[in-house]
Amino acid sequence: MSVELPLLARGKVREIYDASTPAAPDRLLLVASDRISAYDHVLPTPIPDKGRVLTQLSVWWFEQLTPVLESFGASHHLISATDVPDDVAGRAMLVRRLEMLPVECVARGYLSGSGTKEYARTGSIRDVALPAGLVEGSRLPAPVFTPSTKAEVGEHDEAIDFAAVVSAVGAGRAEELRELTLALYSRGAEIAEAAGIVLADTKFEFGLDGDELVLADEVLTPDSSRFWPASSWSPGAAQPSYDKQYVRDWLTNESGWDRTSTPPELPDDVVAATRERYVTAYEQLTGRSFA
Ligand SMILES: N#Cc1c(N)ncnc1-c1cnn(Cc2cccc(F)c2)c1
Repeated sequence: MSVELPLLARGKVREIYDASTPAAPDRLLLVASDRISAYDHVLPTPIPDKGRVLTQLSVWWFEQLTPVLESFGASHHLISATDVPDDVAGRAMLVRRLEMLPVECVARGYLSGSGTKEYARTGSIRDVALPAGLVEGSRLPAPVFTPSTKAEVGEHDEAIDFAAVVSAVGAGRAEELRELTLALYSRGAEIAEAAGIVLADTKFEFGLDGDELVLADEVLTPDSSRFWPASSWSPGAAQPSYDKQYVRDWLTNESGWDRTSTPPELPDDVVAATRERYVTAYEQLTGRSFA
């Protein structure tokens, strides 16, 4: 695959290109690959159609979340998911180039990962006190805004408190980010729940187009969110990942990989089962068949 545009950035599983032209300046192309990462490593075996499924899922979520965005006087950055180069058809989004805000806007509806560790230490998540007795996987009394910094490629995002968001973007914009993040998460969680999926948490990125707040990046995908099968949700232990559990289980229990060396190739059955999870998530959420 070669996109004949200037490459601006390469993430673990995605690339971003300059798609501006004199007639249409300030445009980017976000391209999703079939690469999958696990345990902070990009695995050598691609998952066929992962890039297309997650791109089409973002496109669908942009449609679903537009009423929430409009209620805040905000919008999203998607211009087109069809007006893209042939060799990335279906797995690329033409978007508006924004002035990106330096905050990862994370919303958590359930206790998991770093949130559980913070709660165990402090009885709260950031400045939100939580009731006693919560465990890994517990649903929180209300979704919590847990912002972080945008780490350099390959680094981990760092948790920041609301005051740090205020310092970065100003008080009014910080409050707007928190409220919009929580509203978008709640709408997404409501739609996902109806499809049998627990949206445990998610990360949004926003930018500015002039003074307008704009939802950017990918949205509510299994790469930017924790998706759990609702049927197996059982607080008290790590919840199975909707999309990556086959990969994690094989790497942990079958492959003999030590998690420090180069990860091994995935067996065909794990690849096929993982592809099926992505397709099923898309079809369950959208009610559309994945072509
Ligand atoms: N979305 C968006 C966006 C926008 N609409 N305007 C300006 N900048 C960005 C932008 C810059 N970095 N990223 C993260 C990112 C995404 C995909 C692949 C990568 F390598 C890195 C997003």
